[in-house]
Amino acid sequence: MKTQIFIYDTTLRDGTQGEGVSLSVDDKLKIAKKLDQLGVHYIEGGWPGSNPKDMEFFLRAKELKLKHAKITAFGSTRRFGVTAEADANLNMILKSGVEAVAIFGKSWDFHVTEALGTTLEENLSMIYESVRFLKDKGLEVIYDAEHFFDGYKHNPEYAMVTIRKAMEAGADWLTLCDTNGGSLPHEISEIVARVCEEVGTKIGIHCHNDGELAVANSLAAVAAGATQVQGTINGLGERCGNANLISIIPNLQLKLGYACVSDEQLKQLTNTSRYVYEIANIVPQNTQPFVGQSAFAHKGGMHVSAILKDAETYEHIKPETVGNTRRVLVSELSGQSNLLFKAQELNIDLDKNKPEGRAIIQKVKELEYQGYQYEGAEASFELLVRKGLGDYEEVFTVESFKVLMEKIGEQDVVTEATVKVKVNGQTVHTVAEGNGPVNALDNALRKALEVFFPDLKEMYLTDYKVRVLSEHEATASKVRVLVESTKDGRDSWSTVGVSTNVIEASWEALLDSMRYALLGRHEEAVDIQLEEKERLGILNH
Ligand SMILES: CC(=O)SCCNC(=O)CCNC(=O)[C@H](O)C(C)(C)COP(=O)(O)OP(=O)(O)OC[C@H]1O[C@@H](n2cnc3c(N)ncnc32)[C@H](O)[C@@H]1OP(=O)(O)O
Ligand SMILES: CC(=O)C(=O)O
Repeated sequence: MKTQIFIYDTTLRDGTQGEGVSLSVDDKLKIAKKLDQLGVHYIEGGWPGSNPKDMEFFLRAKELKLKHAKITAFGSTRRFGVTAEADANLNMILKSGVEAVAIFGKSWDFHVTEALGTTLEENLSMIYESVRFLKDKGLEVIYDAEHFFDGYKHNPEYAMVTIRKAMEAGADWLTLCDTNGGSLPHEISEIVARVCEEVGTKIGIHCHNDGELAVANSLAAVAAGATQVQGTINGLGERCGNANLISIIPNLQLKLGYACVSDEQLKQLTNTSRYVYEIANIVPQNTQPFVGQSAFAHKGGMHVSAILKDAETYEHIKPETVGNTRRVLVSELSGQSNLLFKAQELNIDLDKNKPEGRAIIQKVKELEYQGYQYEGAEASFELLVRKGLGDYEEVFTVESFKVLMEKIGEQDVVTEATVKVKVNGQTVHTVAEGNGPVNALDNALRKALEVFFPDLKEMYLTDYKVRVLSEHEATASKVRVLVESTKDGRDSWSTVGVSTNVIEASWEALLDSMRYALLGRHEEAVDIQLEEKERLGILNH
């Protein structure tokens, strides 16, 4: 029987104490639903005594009908000099209508005298009376022993007395906090083991990441006997963040044999991480363990060769267990195996022994040497593979393009592009304006192609990135342009162009984008009427 570890999520409270993190009530409600689907046991929604937003969250959270998680409120022990009954914060917790609450109290004598400005005795009364007050009201009480590890290192007797007071008052959990995030795993391990030995109550752990050890410290605490882990999604939180539940859950479950969430719920991990980034408006970290885009991305040819034989050779877990996917990148570091993997992904028949395969990889290496990059331009790569295998037919060819820019006096700059392309044996000559040269070229190219392929009207560019490749050559240096396009807003494809001229590099990436959109559609070009031909200046040859 596996030991159950209770996952306590504080993304909505401690997570929002992170710089740049701010969530509306609606955001918090959405994240709470997602956390419930992930199977966390407690969701700390905020501090009802702090602000009206947090109170509104608790009132509206009742309608969420969560399946697993208990919505939990946060607060501190009573202020010194007032009774628990009269304490505004404690009363706001009751008003929030929660069934579970976490209150933090002081464990470090230095904090009692300096931050609270009271006596060690009074702090003990504050802890006891606050926990007792909430227990008497029927709540499950998690007592967060703030600065427990620092307190223990300075005055172990006093730190132990504070948590004993909480226990005597009926606290259901004693959660030991590494509030300043500076402890090391062996310290956490020793102190948690000692507390578990001396105290009969269930123990939790709450770590901060100031020494980049919050995950390791949380795991060390569990190994020493803690059965509740507090943390946040993606490690959001005050200063350097909180312990990252996205790493803790799979480490506990897959490596250490504890039960946290079900196997099905574990598959929600990647999705939950990205969902929270999206709602918090934070760019996800590609290299984030378990859930990052690159967490199972293989680039080196040797690695890909081995994972094709058995993925375990270069993967610590199966990506699908945490809802992530294996990816293979193509670059100058590729071998035949990268190409084989990509060909399989693209449903292209490729025999390992075919000479065309070697020629394609050689071409990739040469082009990357010139500045192209295929790991971020998979559509251009697919075109290159199909061309290399003789499995590509041009739907259109380009005869010429021209861009003109004009600024007269104080008027806005006017940009106009002219393109001449050949489709179905007919040369089309179009002119279009745009808010810049790339936009004008895109408009003119579409104008030419849309008459033959009307559904191209739904296609649009979603991203455009320019990178200068050899900065020391200043304006003579090459630029690489990456263009991302979509038709439905969901599936997208990326293409690349390289030149010493940014407009030519953009044009190349735009052409690949259209070619990719039109792959295999050579026969489909619709026949257009005479009037349309005249309007577009189509010349028959
Ligand atoms: C380790 C942690 O992460 S704890 C959580 C920290 N999070 C936050 O502070 C976010 C929410 N906080 C708030 O909205 C506000 O700070 C409030 C509403 C709670 C309090 O605001 P104010 O009443 O204006 O007090 P202020 O924030 O300036 O100071 C905190 C007070 O709480 C006291 N306090 C701190 N910890 C505790 C505690 N465990 N028990 C009782 N009182 C405490 C401090 O001594 C200080 O009292 P003082 O004003 O008499 O010096
Ligand atoms: C309680 C809490 O957030 C801390 O001690 O860090």
